Amino acid sequence: MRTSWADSVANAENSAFATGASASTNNAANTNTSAAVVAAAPRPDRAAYVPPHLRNRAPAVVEAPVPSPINGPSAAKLPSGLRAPSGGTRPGGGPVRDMGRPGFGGSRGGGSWGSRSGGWDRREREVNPFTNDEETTDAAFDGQENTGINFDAYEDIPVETSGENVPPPVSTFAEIDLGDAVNENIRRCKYVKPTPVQRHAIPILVAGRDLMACAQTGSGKTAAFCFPIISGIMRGPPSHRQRGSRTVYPSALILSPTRELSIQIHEEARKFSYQAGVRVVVAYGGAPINQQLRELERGVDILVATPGRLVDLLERARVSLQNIRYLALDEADRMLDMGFEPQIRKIVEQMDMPTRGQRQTMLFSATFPREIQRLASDFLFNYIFLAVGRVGSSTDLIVQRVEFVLESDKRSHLMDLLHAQRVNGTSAKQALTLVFVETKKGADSLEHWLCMNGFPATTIHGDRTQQEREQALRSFKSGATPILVATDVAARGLDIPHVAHVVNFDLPNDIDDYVHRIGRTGRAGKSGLATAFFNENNSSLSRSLAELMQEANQEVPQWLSRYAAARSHGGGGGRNRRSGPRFGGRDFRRDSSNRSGAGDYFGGGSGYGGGAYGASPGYGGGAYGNPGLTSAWD
Ligand SMILES: Nc1ncnc2c1ncn2[C@@H]1O[C@H](COP(=O)(O)OP(=O)(O)OP(=O)(O)O)[C@@H](O)[C@H]1O
Repeated sequence: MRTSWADSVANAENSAFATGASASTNNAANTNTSAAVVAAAPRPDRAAYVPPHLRNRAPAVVEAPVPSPINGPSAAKLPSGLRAPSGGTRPGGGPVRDMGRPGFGGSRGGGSWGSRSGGWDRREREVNPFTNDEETTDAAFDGQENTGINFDAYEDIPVETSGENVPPPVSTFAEIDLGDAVNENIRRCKYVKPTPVQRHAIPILVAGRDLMACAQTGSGKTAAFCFPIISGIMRGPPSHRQRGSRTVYPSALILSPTRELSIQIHEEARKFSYQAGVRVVVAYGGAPINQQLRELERGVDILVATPGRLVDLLERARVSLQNIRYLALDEADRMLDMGFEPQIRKIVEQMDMPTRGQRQTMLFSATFPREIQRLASDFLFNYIFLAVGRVGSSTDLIVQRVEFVLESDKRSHLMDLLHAQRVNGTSAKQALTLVFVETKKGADSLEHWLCMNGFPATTIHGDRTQQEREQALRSFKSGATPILVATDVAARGLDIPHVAHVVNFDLPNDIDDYVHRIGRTGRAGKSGLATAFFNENNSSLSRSLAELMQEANQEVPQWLSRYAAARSHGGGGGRNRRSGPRFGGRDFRRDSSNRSGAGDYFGGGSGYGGGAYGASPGYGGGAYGNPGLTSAWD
């Protein structure tokens, strides 16, 4: 990964130099500003942003954004389904002010593409984020580039949508007018066609609707929320800032639970927004804040952040959320569980962010327990629920194996697996193995033991410094240390190419954590292997594990079925949210308990988007509330 804070120091110097060179270009572009109509949320009257290095010079001529006509050219190009919905009700009744909603691309997004300026046009001086890709496609992984992606594996996946006036899905990127720059970047990313979650989510988001989206690990959720945000910002007016103030006013906020995931989203978003005149900045804990402040001062349209560091920036008044038009929570169920929820509420409800309905909110995850859905609905406005694949299910691209291994035998068993991998001809460098353990101490100890036994390993967990964490990931990705021993800090979101095998050396207590962990392999249509060591200590997971495996067409060992049956009969399993009837892709608003007397959850619309779902009543288990092994997190 190149976008660590350490790397960015070097980048900052380059771009500071280039900034001066392009200042005159910006001024020329400013006179041609053609911005879209601004969202209805009252926006503070701010002077145009002046880059720090130009502040003491003669003021640049920056024209006020010129509103372009409603139903401008890009609106006309949109299929009718992508235009702003005509009706709907607010949670408390009353008409929806859709027309005033930010991001309603259909009827409000009339800006011409590529004309974004107002002091922000940095296409000339941007570091090319795609050069990293060439560097990392090194000799160790020759022949394993993205060409093997098989998205046909996702073609007949069941899809459920619910909510009012659900915009129809698209089959190609070309059907959605994301703008030339984004289209060019899609091509640079070698994305030939949208994945199922992208086919459904992008039109929904481009139409300005709030969304709760659940889709399997590795199925392209990042692009599903990034493309609409970037193209919405490209259509909108340039970001502005009060003269003399060091506070910045991003238009979009993307929150994620871990530093490494935020770094990754930032890298992806930079690729998607390359030469689009949209600036993406990342802020996360464990790295020097001054460097991040300098990056922010150079301008920010999209801020990617971990919650803790963001709160710090807000309290220092270095970031204001009052111009936020797009709010995305990645790994949203994790962001709203007991560990993070107070911080998220503070950010979303107690700072200066526009209220729901005045901003566009999008929540994405591979798992969405019902109780978390209920919590999440506080942040959403007349939203659409989208489930691609079954909620919380695992992809059958991953072969899952469960082996009964006593605690005392785990190390030798792991050694057998690693030896077998070598014997099978999978070069250590080409087949990365990710081993999940329960504790930070356990991670260090296992790493040491592996290294002593001739298996180059490294580790990532919350007790390591941020520099060490980033270095460990780099070393793992490059194949220099093809084994990474990790706590749950690496369980969610990380997209590491060439992870062939995930080993649950210690199983998690929560089945959703298992889903995310094994999802580090078998991504983007590729196959993968996940092996779990199970023993008496994991019996509370037996039932949900057996069910999950069955659903993903995996072979369930008889002994595991017996454990699962014992849990069912014995009434144990209170920990597992899914104990009870099977999970399916369910919008919690459709549950009868929520419908009675709670019509406010659901405006009464329909809109099943063609899902072949069974009638399973969703998460039957108890209340979500056990934060699991939070000690492993930041
Ligand atoms: N349309 C596409 N065509 C080809 N590859 C794609 C496409 N969309 C995304 N990808 C690739 O698929 C991989 C997985 O994407 P991403 O990390 O967004 O998955 P995710 O659904 O967010 O997973 P997780 O649930 O683990 O966070 C990435 O390497 C990404 O570049």
